[in-house]
Amino acid sequence: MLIPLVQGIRKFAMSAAQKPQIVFVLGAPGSGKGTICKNIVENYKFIHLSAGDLLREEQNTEGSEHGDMIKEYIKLGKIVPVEITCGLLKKAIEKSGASRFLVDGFPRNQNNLDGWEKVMSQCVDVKFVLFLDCSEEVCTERCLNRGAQGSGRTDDNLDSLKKRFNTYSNETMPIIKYYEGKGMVERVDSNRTLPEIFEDIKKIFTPFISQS
Ligand SMILES: Nc1ncnc2c1ncn2[C@@H]1O[C@H](COP(=O)(O)OP(=O)(O)OP(=O)(O)O)[C@@H](O)[C@H]1O
Ligand SMILES: Nc1ccn([C@H]2C[C@H](O)[C@@H](COP(=O)(O)O)O2)c(=O)n1
Ligand SMILES: [Mg+2]
Repeated sequence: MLIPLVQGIRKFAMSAAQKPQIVFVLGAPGSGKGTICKNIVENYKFIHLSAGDLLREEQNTEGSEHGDMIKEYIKLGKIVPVEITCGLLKKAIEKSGASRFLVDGFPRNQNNLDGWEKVMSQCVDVKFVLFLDCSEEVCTERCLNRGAQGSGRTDDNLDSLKKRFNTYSNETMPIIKYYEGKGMVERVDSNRTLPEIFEDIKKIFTPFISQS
């Protein structure tokens, strides 16, 4: 059975001023989402929630009814149905009780976006999307290096990466464009070195924190 998303929603209802603030972090596989979120957490008061990490954790949880399905989806670079992913995110947000979250790798497709809006739009405040823009060539090299360094990820190989990039171009880019249309995207060129990227991150997050 899928995790019931509406469970506990009343507990989570709060006034606009108290709503947790969300920054979505999107970009191709290997564009640096996890690395840059770690840097943001070190410098600003945010909790980092990676949808991919939550799914991998669920996949490895003994007795999980979704484990086998998640494993198959991840290997094929396909996007897991939102009931599972959004359920995991919602649970983590509620459990943390923090006020600012970086939601990394979500929403990845229209199903993710629809599921999120249905269940979360009343209880959280999505502030903007941090889009880490990086070429496929650079991303592929980074993921293959990560695999060679022992990431243990079943999808850090050329076969899975090709599928993940297809999913990214066909399903995630339209979501980034949707938020662009709403004037909500902060784009950072993440082909560059980490110090260069962090300079841009500072220019985005310092004013955001001081205004919010
Ligand atoms: N700007 C950078 N320059 C060089 N290496 C980088 C840079 N950013 C990230 N890396 C390295 O590239 C690899 C992928 O980075 P990271 O895990 O942060 O990407 P990601 O976007 O979270 O990927 P995924 O979508 O696969 O989870 C890691 O080994 C990381 O150390
Ligand atoms: N919203 C999401 C996020 C991730 N997944 C699955 C499919 C991805 O290829 C995999 C790895 O994610 P990453 O760690 O690269 O962000 O996890 C998903 O189905 N839905
Ligand atoms: Mg990641």
